[in-house]
Amino acid sequence: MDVDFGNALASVAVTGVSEASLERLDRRVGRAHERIAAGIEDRTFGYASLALPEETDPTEIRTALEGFDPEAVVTVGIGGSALGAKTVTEALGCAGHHTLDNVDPVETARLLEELPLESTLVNVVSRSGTTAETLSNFLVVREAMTEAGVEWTERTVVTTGDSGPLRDLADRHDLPTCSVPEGVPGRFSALSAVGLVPAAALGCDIEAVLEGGAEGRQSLSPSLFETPAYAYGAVAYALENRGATTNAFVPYAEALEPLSEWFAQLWAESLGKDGLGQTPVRALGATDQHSQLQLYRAGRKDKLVTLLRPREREDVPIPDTDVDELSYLGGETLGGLLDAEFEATEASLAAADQPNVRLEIDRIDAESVGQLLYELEAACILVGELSGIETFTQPAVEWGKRAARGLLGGGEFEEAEAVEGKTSRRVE
Ligand SMILES: O=P(O)(O)OC[C@H]1O[C@](O)(CO)[C@@H](O)[C@@H]1O
Repeated sequence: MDVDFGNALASVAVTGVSEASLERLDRRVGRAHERIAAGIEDRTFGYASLALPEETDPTEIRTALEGFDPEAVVTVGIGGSALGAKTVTEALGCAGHHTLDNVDPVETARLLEELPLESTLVNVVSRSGTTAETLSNFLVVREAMTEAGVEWTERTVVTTGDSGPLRDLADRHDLPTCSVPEGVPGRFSALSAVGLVPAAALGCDIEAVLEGGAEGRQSLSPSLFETPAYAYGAVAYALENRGATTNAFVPYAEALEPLSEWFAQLWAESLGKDGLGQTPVRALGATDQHSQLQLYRAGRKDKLVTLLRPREREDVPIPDTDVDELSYLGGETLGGLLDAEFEATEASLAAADQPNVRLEIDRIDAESVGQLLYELEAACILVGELSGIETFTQPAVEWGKRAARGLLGGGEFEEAEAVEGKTSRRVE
């Protein structure tokens, strides 16, 4: 990806960062890069994520999928165990990928009604193998397949860690499995089997995705001024230190909307530590110019707006019109209108002292998507290094899990008592 942070400079936006500050910060970026590079080489926990382009074996994935030629794939997983896979298939237009990454009974029932179960591949993904939502949905899907007369063991592939309930189930039923790489948190696993099985099953070029990731690896160097990923991470970090506690991530491409969900987990779960972290907001261009832009432009100056677009895209002409006030659109194209709105929104934010950064990729294809995923991960890891936080764990999410388990009789957890003791002040 290319990064243009001109609109994040103090010379443009009052809450921006000065060139001099970035020059000083670049020395810290260089030291952080040395730590990151060493962590990649040593496959240290978390940093191992940035070794995935070398470590992920497409052959393992394709072997596990041998004999499957599904009409549809349903990924039963949650968080990083679903978002990366959804991002890849949606970006690459691999039709037929569905995700069950929530336990909304209406949605699960709807999807099971809609899916051609006899020609659907069930892709169960959980690093721990213990995630309640994933296992509950899998049990429901398995029962639906049985009731439909489909032998579930012949239509299920599992991606999980080396041990745990899901690994045991896969072994017990001799299910095809892929491994979740050691030392790679779920939100950083898109360039592993976790993120690539559905794309492979639906005929997408996962090798090219990994080639893009490898180009991302090659792009890392000790300076933010020579490394797009570090330029984005360093500017996001500097802006957070100047009050930008929100990062609105706005791709101008429908195919990249799931990327925003993936980015939100990556940014929030990695950087939301010790009272720090930018709140990622998922938005979509041009649609959210008609909803959230008012806030970005005239609300609190506590934001970074990240604008992402492909430079090339398939296009659709806009027919001529005899409606006078719309005649300027005739003969244009929808892509031309989208690009004009991207640039107009970018300029409107700068004109309102709202720092924004432009990310661009050549086009939305397997290689560009792989490189984009890799470089956003690297950007996130750099922010973690500069912030001095523990980027790769997520202890804060465990409290709620224990409370829910206690409420369901899954053990004695003091967190469940806190739920019972809720302070109420209802208005009806
Ligand atoms: O792959 P698993 O172990 O089911 O975890 C799913 C998701 O839940 C989390 O562990 C948070 O609870 C995420 O970090 C992870 O992506």
